[in-house]
Amino acid sequence: MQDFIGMQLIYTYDNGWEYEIYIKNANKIDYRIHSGIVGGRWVKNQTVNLIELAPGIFKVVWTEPTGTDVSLDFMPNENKTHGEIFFPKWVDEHPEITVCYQNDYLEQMHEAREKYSTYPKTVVSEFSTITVKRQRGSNDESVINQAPYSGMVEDIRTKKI
Ligand SMILES: C=Cc1ccc(O)c(OC)c1
Repeated sequence: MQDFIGMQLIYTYDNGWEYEIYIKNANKIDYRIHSGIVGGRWVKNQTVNLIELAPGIFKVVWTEPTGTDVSLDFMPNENKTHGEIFFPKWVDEHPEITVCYQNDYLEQMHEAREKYSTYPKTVVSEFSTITVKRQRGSNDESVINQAPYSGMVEDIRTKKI
């Protein structure tokens, strides 16, 4: 567990979506979405349940202010992850509402989840391949501190940022 906490991971789902996560500590993550239906969205300090399922295999689970529920399995030694993502109907219909730095738009997320429909939910179940894996230590606010931009993943890969 101590080597998983502090990891910055970038991974590409088999459907093409590219996500980045920073395991900030035992119950908080920061993340950025580089591509996919909600590419451009980024979030800090999402509270999560983090457990080690078996040696080197980790599950990270949370429910978002949008009503989206997420369960991710990380197999960093195999450079693989698997995600189950449960999107409310409104996120599927109006994904652009969620594309923001969510921490500054919590009120808008709470409004939208009341205003629009939740059901039926869309379940996305996908494997991904980890393309960047760096140990950054815990509680480093500088790892994810700006919006995703085109070319950012390459800048991270080459340690430019
Ligand atoms: C909906 C959020 C979401 C979905 C899949 C992910 O891999 C993720 O990682 C930070 C976040």
